[in-house]
Amino acid sequence: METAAPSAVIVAIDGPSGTGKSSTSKAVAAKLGLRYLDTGAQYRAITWWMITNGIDTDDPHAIAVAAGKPGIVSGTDPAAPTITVDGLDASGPIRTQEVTSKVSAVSAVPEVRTLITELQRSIAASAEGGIVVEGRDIGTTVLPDADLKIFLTASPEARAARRSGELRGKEATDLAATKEALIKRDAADSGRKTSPLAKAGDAVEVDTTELTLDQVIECVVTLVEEKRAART
Ligand SMILES: Nc1ncnc2c1ncn2[C@@H]1O[C@H](COP(=O)(O)OP(=O)(O)O)[C@@H](O)[C@H]1O
Ligand SMILES: Nc1ccn([C@@H]2O[C@H](COP(=O)(O)OP(=O)(O)O)[C@@H](O)[C@H]2O)c(=O)n1
Repeated sequence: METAAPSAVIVAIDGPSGTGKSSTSKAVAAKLGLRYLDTGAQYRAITWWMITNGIDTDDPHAIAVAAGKPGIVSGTDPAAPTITVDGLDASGPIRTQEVTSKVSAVSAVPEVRTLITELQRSIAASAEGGIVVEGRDIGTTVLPDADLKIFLTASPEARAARRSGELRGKEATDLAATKEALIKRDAADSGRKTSPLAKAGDAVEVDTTELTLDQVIECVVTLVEEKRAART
């Protein structure tokens, strides 16, 4: 493997839904000149492909057999991240409630995780200036040697309020239903056998419940800068 540039830093940001992973990761990457990878978007993309190709998302065997078929490509510019499936822009369709409700089942299939993990590692290895990678198992499984690992948390109430604020106007939603769906997805993601949502032993935990997004961004930027300074 090639030696990374001295300032190149690999940052893993994990945590459950609505803790601020995507917003924080994008902003930190943009501020520090790093690439950005949303691994949840990749699991959503493969789920969308399964749905549109008539694969039963409750059938792990059918998912495993089809897992290698879609061609998923992630663009890693934090100012304009992209995701395509077989050359088609998937950024809109992967955010529907149908995909959200099925993604945990698809992403629990070991063959799916093996393929997507390989893709994630190759993207991180080719980001010469460094990258922020966000997801559920980045610090534990995908990039266990990351320079900095962050685990974001927040109360279910705060996370549901943030999510329903986002959904309003797009699809019918209410706070209680959003909270219930979110807790159900957390339980599925934390309880699966292969590479569950988990905090790495050496991750820094940041509870974002009472913090503004700007405060979280500043906190992570400071932690990255400290890591960089310690290496020079
Ligand atoms: N600390 C925060 N305070 C208030 N709102 C936040 C905070 N962090 C993120 N948000 C908002 O919450 C929503 C979900 O954030 P997002 O970054 O998508 O979370 P995740 O990637 O962990 O699911 C977004 O609308 C975002 O702007
Ligand atoms: N590294 C990752 C990232 C996401 N996922 C799965 O993908 C789903 C969607 O992730 P996401 O990050 O887009 O979800 P939100 O938190 O943004 O709603 C999660 O609920 C997990 O089932 C995963 O298994 N491993």
